[in-house]
Amino acid sequence: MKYVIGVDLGTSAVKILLVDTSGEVIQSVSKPYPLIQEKTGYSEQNPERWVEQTIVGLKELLKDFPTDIANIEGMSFSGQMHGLVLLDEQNEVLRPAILWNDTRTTAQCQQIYNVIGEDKLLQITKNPALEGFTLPKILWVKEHEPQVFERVKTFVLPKDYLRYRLTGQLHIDYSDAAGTLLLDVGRKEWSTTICALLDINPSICPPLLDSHDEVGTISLDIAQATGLSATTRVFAGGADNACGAIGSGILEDGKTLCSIGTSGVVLSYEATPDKNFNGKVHYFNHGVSDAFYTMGVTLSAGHSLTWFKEVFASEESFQQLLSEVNTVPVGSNGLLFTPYLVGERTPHADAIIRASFIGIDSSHQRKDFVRSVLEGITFSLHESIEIFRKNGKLIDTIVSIGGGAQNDDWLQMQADIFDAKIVRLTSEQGPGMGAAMLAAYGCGWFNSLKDCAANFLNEDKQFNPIPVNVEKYKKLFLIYQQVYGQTKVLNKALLEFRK
Ligand SMILES: Nc1ncnc2c1ncn2[C@@H]1O[C@H](COP(=O)(O)OP(=O)(O)O)[C@@H](O)[C@H]1O
Ligand SMILES: O=C(CO)[C@@H](O)[C@H](O)COP(=O)(O)O
Repeated sequence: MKYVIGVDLGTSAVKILLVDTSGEVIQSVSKPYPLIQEKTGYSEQNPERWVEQTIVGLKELLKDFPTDIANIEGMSFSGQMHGLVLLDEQNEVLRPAILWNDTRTTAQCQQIYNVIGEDKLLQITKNPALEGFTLPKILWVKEHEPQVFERVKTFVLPKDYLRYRLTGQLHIDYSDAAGTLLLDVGRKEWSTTICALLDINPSICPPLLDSHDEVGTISLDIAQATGLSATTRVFAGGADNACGAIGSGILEDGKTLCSIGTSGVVLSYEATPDKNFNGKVHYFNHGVSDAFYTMGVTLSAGHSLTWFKEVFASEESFQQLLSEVNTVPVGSNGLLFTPYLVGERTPHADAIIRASFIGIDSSHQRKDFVRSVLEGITFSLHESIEIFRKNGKLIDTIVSIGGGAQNDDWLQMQADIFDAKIVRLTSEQGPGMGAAMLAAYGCGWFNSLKDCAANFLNEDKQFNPIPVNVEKYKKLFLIYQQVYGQTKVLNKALLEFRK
């Protein structure tokens, strides 16, 4: 039997899957690392932790591997998007990575609009200037840490840095390059226009690859440290959402994904780069050659639940915390949550807005709060679904993945709020599975990623909308949508009091 490994470098942890030729997950490990949040709006991680935890994870994954280790033929990666890793001449990391959910760059986004213009930016990159994307982070370092910036030789994204440390080869793939705001998405090349207008040396942009392209084999050091064979072939990999789409079979028009990890996304396949969503949703290159996807992002999806657990139930597991959710009625007895803990992206690109509980009553118990957190996250994702539907997309079936797909009550809630059939696959680890599929396809096991999906992916369970709940949620969603507008000014006034 042959095997491949999929490494998903998430925000909360690196998750590693060992997958055989039939697509079965033989072994999996997850190794966490912390976020560094020094100030409101800041979110960083130490790239060294990613490397350390991946090595520890690979070692653990392989400790009881029963046959010849060389039977593990290939490996690929999925990674949290947009994070800026700056490297010097010797490829040493110059400062902590600034992550996708860091929103310190509002001024730099404005600078991008002032210099390039909104229309031109949209025409080249297909996306607006948002705080989370990589280009504003580069401009922030240039302005605030010039002594760091002058030593920059190259920038990469998180999984590209990890791949570099495992192989010694430095690249980026199109799906992650698309999230930098420096890529001409339609032409699949770095935009020399954007670099020139913002006075960025284009040589800092790493070489581009397709997600299934082979970059080499793992280094001898890494083979020794992990137990892998030095013949293990390494393939580029992709952005976590592109890989999540591959690992959920979102490989043709009409397919939709909902992923609830630290962030939450609703994602839809696009065959071409020329649809016009006016920047309301992100428009990126897929991990499938010459394909694309659109998506709406809730910045703090699973993160909202994790925050609640850490603050109010740190000793409990997610399972314990969510165990009573199904005893609370739809609407959480009049309690409404907006998940803007770190600002928001879709539909409100707003770094200042913060979360609210509306309607707290003395009869409310902790379980009402827990349900309202789940409902608020799901309402936020529904805003993206509404944008897609208003633009003529039919969304009647959604594959749900990520940590959030581990809970049946939450999946039923998704069916009821989205008014669509929700499908859970046998593995909810879409990005890791997508990475493993890129390695399997790269190794030549299949003629296409679609062939691979047909062999690897299996449906586990469906959740159908319950009409009476759908009607209640329609009413509640209208109330939910008003909270943003009603709390925007208040949050601006509170800004000076934040940490
Ligand atoms: N049993 C569970 N039920 C529901 N949600 C869960 C459960 N376990 C974890 N989660 C949620 O999943 C999130 C982590 O999902 P994951 O896909 O691993 O994230 P990431 O890729 O961002 O690291 C957590 O923030 C948490 O809110
Ligand atoms: O910023 C985005 C997408 O644009 C996020 O979706 C990140 O890619 C992080 O993903 P998770 O760690 O939540 O999976």
